[in-house]
Amino acid sequence: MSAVLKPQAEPPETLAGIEVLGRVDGQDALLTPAALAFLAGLQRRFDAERQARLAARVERQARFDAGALPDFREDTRSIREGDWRVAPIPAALLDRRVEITGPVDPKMVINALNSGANCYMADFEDSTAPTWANLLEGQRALREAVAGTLEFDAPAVDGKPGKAYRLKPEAERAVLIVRPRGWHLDEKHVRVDGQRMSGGLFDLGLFAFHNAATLVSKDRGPYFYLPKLQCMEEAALWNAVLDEIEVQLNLPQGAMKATVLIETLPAAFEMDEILHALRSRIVGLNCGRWDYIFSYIKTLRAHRDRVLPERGQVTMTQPFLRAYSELLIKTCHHRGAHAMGGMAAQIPNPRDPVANAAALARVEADKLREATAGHDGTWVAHPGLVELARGIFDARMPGPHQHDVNRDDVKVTAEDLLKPSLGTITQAGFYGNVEVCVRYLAAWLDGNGCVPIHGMMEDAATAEISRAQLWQWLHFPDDGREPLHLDDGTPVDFALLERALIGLPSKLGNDPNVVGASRVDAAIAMLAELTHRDTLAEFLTLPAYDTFD
Ligand SMILES: CC(=O)SCCNC(=O)CCNC(=O)[C@H](O)C(C)(C)COP(=O)(O)OP(=O)(O)OC[C@H]1O[C@@H](n2cnc3c(N)ncnc32)[C@H](O)[C@@H]1OP(=O)(O)O
Ligand SMILES: O=CC(=O)O
Ligand SMILES: [Mg+2]
Repeated sequence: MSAVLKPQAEPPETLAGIEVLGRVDGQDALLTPAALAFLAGLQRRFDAERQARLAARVERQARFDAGALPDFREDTRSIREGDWRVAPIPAALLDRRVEITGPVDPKMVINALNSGANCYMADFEDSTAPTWANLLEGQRALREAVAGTLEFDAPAVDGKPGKAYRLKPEAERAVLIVRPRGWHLDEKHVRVDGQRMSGGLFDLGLFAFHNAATLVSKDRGPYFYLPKLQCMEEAALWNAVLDEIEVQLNLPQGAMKATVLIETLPAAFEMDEILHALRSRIVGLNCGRWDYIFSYIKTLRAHRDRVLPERGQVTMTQPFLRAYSELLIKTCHHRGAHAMGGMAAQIPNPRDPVANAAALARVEADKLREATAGHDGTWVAHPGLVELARGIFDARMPGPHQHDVNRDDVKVTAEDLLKPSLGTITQAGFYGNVEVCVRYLAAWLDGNGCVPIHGMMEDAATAEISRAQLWQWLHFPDDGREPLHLDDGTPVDFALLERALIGLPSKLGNDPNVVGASRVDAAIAMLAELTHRDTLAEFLTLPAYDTFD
């Protein structure tokens, strides 16, 4: 087993305009001079376009804040109406009925690869807090997993025996798909010509540099999930990056495959366009429903008629979510691509049989809806859910996928994708959002990007729903009108927020199940700052990342 990566106090290194500001044991094996030169090349070539795309997001949002609504693009009508298909799907990605997702620490990587799922989405995004140590440990774990040498020995703790984690033989392992960070995130530990490098280029580039050739030489390849895109130009940027990497690393053209998460509201209006921009390498689209809900709130934050009810009422049967998932299936199948389902956030709870049965029933209903609607596969958050999801897809999907389900019955308009939702905001819903934000932020600040809270998986996407809702609900009086009210008539105002926060430090600070309990005060301060801001912060991970060394 490799040395554990732990932070060290060492001065930054410099290599021809490249500064590496972080220092952990074992990083030199990953950040070799050749790897750094390769990363710097990507940054120099593509960062200007990344910055232009990020600026375009700000302009787009300003139009929505001024009252415009998202719509299908007129200038890309020929792409939507044209007759084209994506490149053939490689054998290793033909059957993706169950995909497990999770962070990239060595134990999780081994458990996920051994879980029996068809694919494992190794996540540097929603479920990873990108501390320098987490990132490099994740890269190290994935590199050793690709090589087949990854091992992890958990020591005995508090009377619990130690455990040796070993990979199953390769043919029995899930196919690896890596999700780099989105375009919005920087990697502050690597500076190129004085600028922070793109987090996504760092994650994807470093993984490709060390593993792409090995993967191409097997019957599995360098496969990626691309998160949080808003439009086809952002997809085209990834395509250019992947083209360039293939040239630099002498890989066959199109060897690097991509699946794109449709998890922003603007992207739902450009599904065809995104498939088209990546058509020589795209394998499918995925319903990243949690970020999608967050994005719906964020995009339409100024539209009082489209405020969502409390989080628990925003299920996939809400018309705007149903329209999005059905449009995704229809679009993908029309183009020969997989239409992947999303994540049910409930996780098993073996300590409480009643709660466990309820959680499994929710997951089962969700997977049944997806398989019946025509999805070609789905996500699970936990190994204990793999067999449940597999059974549902096996019963309804005899072949490796169901592209023949064309869903020509689906006619989705812009208004369907934007449809206002019915529902309420209760005190429990408001207080629940506050608790999730505080607990998730505390965990994240402590270096943990995914935690169980009240039987649910919470990550950067689910927590963002809570955070964006609180901001939106609290800021409606800013438009000069009445505040929103809870279903019992209580005004939704900062006094209510104070009441929800007041007991949390003592309640959470002393609870052994709270991950990052020592950060609760910092999390409360950050939530208060985020909710009081005049403008909804783009992502909570941006200010939270600034707190990392
Ligand atoms: C919105 C989105 O972006 S979804 C995608 C991003 N989110 C995710 O991927 C969520 C991934 N899931 C997780 O991280 C975890 O399941 C959590 C944090 C929610 C719960 O984890 P735990 O509290 O460890 O769960 P639990 O104790 O039940 O785990 C039992 C075993 O399963 C393992 N396990 C749990 N989830 C996973 C997973 N996703 N991948 C691999 N192994 C897992 C645990 O490591 C543990 O292993 P062990 O018995 O060898 O110690
Ligand atoms: O990344 C997935 C999501 O639901 O968000
Ligand atoms: Mg997401």
